[in-house]
Amino acid sequence: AIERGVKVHCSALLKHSLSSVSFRETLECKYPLSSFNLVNFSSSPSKPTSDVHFLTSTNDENKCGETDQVEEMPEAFPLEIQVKRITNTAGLMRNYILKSIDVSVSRPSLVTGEEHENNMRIGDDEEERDNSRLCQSGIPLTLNDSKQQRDSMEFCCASRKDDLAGAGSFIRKNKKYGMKIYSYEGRGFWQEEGVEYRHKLKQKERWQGESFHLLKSRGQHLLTNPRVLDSIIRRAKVLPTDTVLEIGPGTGNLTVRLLELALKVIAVEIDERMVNTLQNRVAKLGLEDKLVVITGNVLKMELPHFDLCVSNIPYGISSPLIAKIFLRSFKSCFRSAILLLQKEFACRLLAKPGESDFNRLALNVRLVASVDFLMNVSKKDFVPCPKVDSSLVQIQPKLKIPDINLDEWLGFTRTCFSKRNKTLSAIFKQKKKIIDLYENSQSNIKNCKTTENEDRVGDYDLDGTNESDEGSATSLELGLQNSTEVLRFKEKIVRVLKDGGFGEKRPSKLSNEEFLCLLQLFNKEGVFFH
Ligand SMILES: C[S@@+](CC[C@H](N)C(=O)[O-])C[C@H]1O[C@@H](n2cnc3c(N)ncnc32)[C@H](O)[C@@H]1O
Repeated sequence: AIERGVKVHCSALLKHSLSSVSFRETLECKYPLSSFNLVNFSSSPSKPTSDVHFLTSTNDENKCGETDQVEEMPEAFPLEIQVKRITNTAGLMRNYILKSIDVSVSRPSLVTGEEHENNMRIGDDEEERDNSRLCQSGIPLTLNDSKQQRDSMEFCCASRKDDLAGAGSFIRKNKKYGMKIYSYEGRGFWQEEGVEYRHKLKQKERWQGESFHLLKSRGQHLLTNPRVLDSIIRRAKVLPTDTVLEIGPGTGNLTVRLLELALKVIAVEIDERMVNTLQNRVAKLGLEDKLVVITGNVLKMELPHFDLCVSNIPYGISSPLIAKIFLRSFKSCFRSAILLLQKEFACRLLAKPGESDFNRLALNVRLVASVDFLMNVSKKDFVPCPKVDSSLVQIQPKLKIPDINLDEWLGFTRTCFSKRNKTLSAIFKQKKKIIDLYENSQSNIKNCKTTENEDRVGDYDLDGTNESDEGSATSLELGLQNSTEVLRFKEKIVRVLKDGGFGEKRPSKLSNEEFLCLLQLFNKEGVFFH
């Protein structure tokens, strides 16, 4: 509230028979409710900076029901729900570094089955009416973003004669902005689609009270929607004999699911805090024998053997990681990689020749693998909520890969895509390019196939378009510019393009087969690209 001027009103309305009592209190909230999972209802001296995020779920908050009774509670649920029979109250509670919120209302002494008017501020559709019925005779506590009236959190707890049970909690988004209900599950909690309660799953999704800053710089956006996680696992088609590689397991939301299905999971994680959390969590589930954790930077290590890779990767390393998985494992056999990628990146990866966003990345990956779209994932399914949506793709290595030198291919596609919308004859007219190519061709003419793929894969630039005209101008440049040799070399290039019918074509419209054909024509004439 202090930092951003966001205020949250916490209001509790108690309705019982003819009388109603309402109660309102203004609380401080650092984040707008649109990122409610992260709402930290306190202003502590150690404020999070803009690039760190709080996991606000603590062990204490993973409680609800009777004060002395710990029940299933969803992760990241920011408030403790307390039902105190002795004082006959129900409330929301949060303690965080010397600050606390405690909103409670007295339970009605007797409520019998009548349908209470839920304290909803949002449109009244069927779903809401259903929910309303579900929390008959409940005590609704509502937290609303008072500025925007967009998001709200509701808490209902059904009150019966001698008992206070059955609580429900969900965050709603206003219909105007696209209705969305985020249900929290657990004992006494329901899901909007009537899916069965999932105690076991919730147990898996807890990270047992550990709380730490999530670092944007490491792409730490945790996927927390259980349905999306399940859906990814279903699509990955894990076999009981599989060794699964997971890059960036984080707190283990995907890992625990993979462990249930696979023979073994090898998880590569750079952040030791995550590793500890993951190992604790997996140990509590008794699945530790199936898990191998490698702590370190995935880009700087030899990848282990695996049958399947299933990962929600840090988006910042998408391109080098895909290069590593698919080019390093160029000739090794794994079934496929199911990767959650930034949506825009996935679109570029899926682009086909002739499509507006066809690019060098798509071309290079398609040389060794096929890429399929599986599903989109909303940014809202992550904690903290990133700025971009995501897409799940499946990348399958091709069984038969063209017998070419990979360095050569990557150098060739880099040259061709240096001006993606120009014709190839215009691209190959650039003086510096000709001189570079001439030098390459001279030095590599006898050595066009190297065995260096394994060692140099980390350097592969799959994606770069290198739009500049700068070649690696050398001391030879001036001396060679006018030499007849270079002129002849240039004529050769023009001839290859013309005879092959490529001169007027644009790289963004050529298929892999056409690129391969052109490369062969160049090589035949002694023109090499690495
Ligand atoms: C997008 S999060 C995914 C977490 C988890 N899989 C999930 O879906 O909730 C990415 C994870 O990759 C880890 N990570 C980031 N860079 C890495 C690297 N270079 N090598 C290995 N892990 C990395 C982060 O620490 C983080 O845990």
